[in-house]
Amino acid sequence: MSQGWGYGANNGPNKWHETFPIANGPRQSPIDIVTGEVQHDPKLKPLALRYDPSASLDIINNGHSVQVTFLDDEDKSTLKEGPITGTYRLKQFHFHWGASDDKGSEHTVNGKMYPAELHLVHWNTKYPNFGEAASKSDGLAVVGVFLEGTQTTFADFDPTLLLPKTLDYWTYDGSLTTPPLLESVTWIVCKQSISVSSAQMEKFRALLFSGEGEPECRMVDNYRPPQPLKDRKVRSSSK
Ligand SMILES: CCCSc1c(F)c(F)c(S(=O)(=O)NC)c(F)c1F
Ligand SMILES: [Zn+2]
Repeated sequence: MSQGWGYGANNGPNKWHETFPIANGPRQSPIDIVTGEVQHDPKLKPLALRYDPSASLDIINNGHSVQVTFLDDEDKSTLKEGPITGTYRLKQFHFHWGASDDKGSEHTVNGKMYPAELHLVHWNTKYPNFGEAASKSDGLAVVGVFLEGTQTTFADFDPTLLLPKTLDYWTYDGSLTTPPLLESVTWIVCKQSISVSSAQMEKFRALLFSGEGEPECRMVDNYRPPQPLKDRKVRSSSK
């Protein structure tokens, strides 16, 4: 992979292992969630999500996705309970999507892909900062939410408004889905999707991978396909 990682034929997910051998590790993400094989765990608690929109800092095209970054120097926007212990702080949220509505999500459910997937990235405050947490097996917790096509308005980036009405979830031990593919993520994938209009999907698809002065390359299909489950179980917060 001569240039940096990306989603093209020469630097995409099938090439990442050349620079990041952990790509073939034991707890890679995303995965296909096979609903007939998940285990309901009655000990799993409801998610305690508390987001403060005033903590949002900026929205950027980071070359791989569109990302909203949050101030994380205090417990303003946090995730507690659910499958985790302690307090995790919201660092950023971003999306993955497809060139058409038949693909785009990273996780799949019984092989079904959604048009897009929202990732709310949180880090464990038992560590001093995000960078330290990202290298620890219990360092990150990412809430994944599927986006499904329908007519709706798009919230003003208050992450709470981007969450589904019910927060039943699947959870498993996984990784970042982009390099460096660190195996430090407790995944929490919401069962219920949120609505997104085709006009909003077209706004995602109008973004560019390319920078100014470069040949235009639309930012689409910025998702990694499902990885082997290997020796892992997926637990469910509800029957
Ligand atoms: C060194 C990481 C920078 S923050 C970040 C990110 F930018 C990202 F894209 C994903 S992801 O793997 O794509 N989605 C879960 C993450 F998990 C992250 F934590
Ligand atoms: Zn992501």
